[in-house]
Amino acid sequence: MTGPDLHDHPTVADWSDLVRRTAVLVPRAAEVSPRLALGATLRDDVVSPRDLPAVPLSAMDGFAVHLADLEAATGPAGRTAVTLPVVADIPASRGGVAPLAPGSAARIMTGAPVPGGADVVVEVERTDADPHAEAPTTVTIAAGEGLRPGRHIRRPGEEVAAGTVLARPGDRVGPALVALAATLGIPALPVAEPPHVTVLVTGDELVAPDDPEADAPGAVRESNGAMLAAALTLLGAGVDVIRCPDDVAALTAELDAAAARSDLVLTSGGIGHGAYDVVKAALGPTGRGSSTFAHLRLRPGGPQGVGRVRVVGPDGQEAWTPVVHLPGTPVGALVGFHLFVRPLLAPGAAARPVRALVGRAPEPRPGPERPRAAARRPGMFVLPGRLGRADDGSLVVDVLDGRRLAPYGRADALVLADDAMPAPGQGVPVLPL
Ligand SMILES: Nc1nc2c(c(=O)[nH]1)N[C@H]1C(S)=C(S)[C@@H](COP(=O)(O)OP(=O)(O)OC[C@H]3O[C@@H](n4cnc5c(N)ncnc54)[C@H](O)[C@@H]3O)O[C@H]1N2
Ligand code: MOO
Repeated sequence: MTGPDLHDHPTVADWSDLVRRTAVLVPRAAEVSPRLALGATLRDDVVSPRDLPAVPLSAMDGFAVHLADLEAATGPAGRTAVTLPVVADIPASRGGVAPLAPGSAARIMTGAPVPGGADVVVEVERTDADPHAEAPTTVTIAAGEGLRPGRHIRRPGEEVAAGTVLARPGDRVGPALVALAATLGIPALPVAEPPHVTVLVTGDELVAPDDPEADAPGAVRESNGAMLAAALTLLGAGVDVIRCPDDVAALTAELDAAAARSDLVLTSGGIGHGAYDVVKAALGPTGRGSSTFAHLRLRPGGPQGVGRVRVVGPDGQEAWTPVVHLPGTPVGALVGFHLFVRPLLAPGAAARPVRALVGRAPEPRPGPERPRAAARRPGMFVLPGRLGRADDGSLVVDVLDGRRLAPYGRADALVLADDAMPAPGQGVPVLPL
């Protein structure tokens, strides 16, 4: 068979492939002001509309002169200094500057436009002028070495020539690109509009954290909605969280409505092996059959699902919104999100594991946290990790001790171990959170 064997507990790699093929997000293009685009992903090249600098600018505080005047001074006569009248004082300010006649000098500040005719700027340190006083009436310049045409003058287009590609599709908009857009007068950047994700949380036992009934027997404070909304927000998505009852008709109605207004739908819970697994009942083989469910060779986060929801637009056009089904167990939902959903929203390096050496790791303990299922079916054992650096700068990860979600309060990485607790000194793949 070509796809993963879903009846034989697919591996994480096979399931990732299936999710990537099933849940394709089509980015919508938008032109957004650079500041609002911060953090967004570019959809197109950003091309400079103009030269930077636009005109020749001084790179030093000093004096603009004609190089020929200085060369004359250092000629066969052996003189090493020349005195020129100072005919202008040019600060970095708006407005044009008059050309400079041969045989004269203009005092000039860093960033100020170089007057026409001048082909060199001599830094003030090389002259007899007091840099903090008024412009002198004459200046004596120590001529000699290091003077050549264009010295200390920033040529037009030297930093950015018109037509230069400053950033490419897939690049994230950062503060430096915001600055380039500002300095080059680029009013808007071509980014992907933030995707909208709806999270449908199932479970009749779930109540809002501040519900007066939250401490009643059997009630569980809902946390997957908050966790997934936070994780999605960090990826730049817009998020809605909706709590659904464990009822097939109500769930499918919410799902259809969510699919119509979202780029991606996530569900939480209801995909286990029990009698009340509403998501599986609604969308699995005995329901609509539009989603695939499997128990992966992964712990925690073994139960997973993926599918598409049919949406008919106002014009009668049919479209499909991807849906990813995460398990209800909070740590299973967290692991499933980072392994399978994050790559859909942050493609490329941001969602790929890196390698680290294990620093500290707790003793493997017997009990429910042991990878029993995984021991029977070799697979991936995910653990909470905290990243650091060794003295030589290499990446080190400590595996945190604790059960289920609790140690993730301090975790900044998922340790993707092979079946068993890794030993200190062992190399492991880690997915930074
Ligand atoms: N017979 C078997 N039972 C289970 C298996 C199995 O292989 N055989 N796998 C277990 C694993 S692993 C997981 S994970 C769960 C997945 O089940 P569901 O996706 O149906 O999750 P629920 O039953 O809805 O909830 C499980 C657990 O998590 C709590 N929960 C659910 N949603 C939330 C939420 N939004 N916020 C906070 N807590 C939530 C819920 O109250 C349950 O305690 O199946 C196992 N069973
Ligand atoms: O896969 Mo479940 O998430 O181990 O608890």
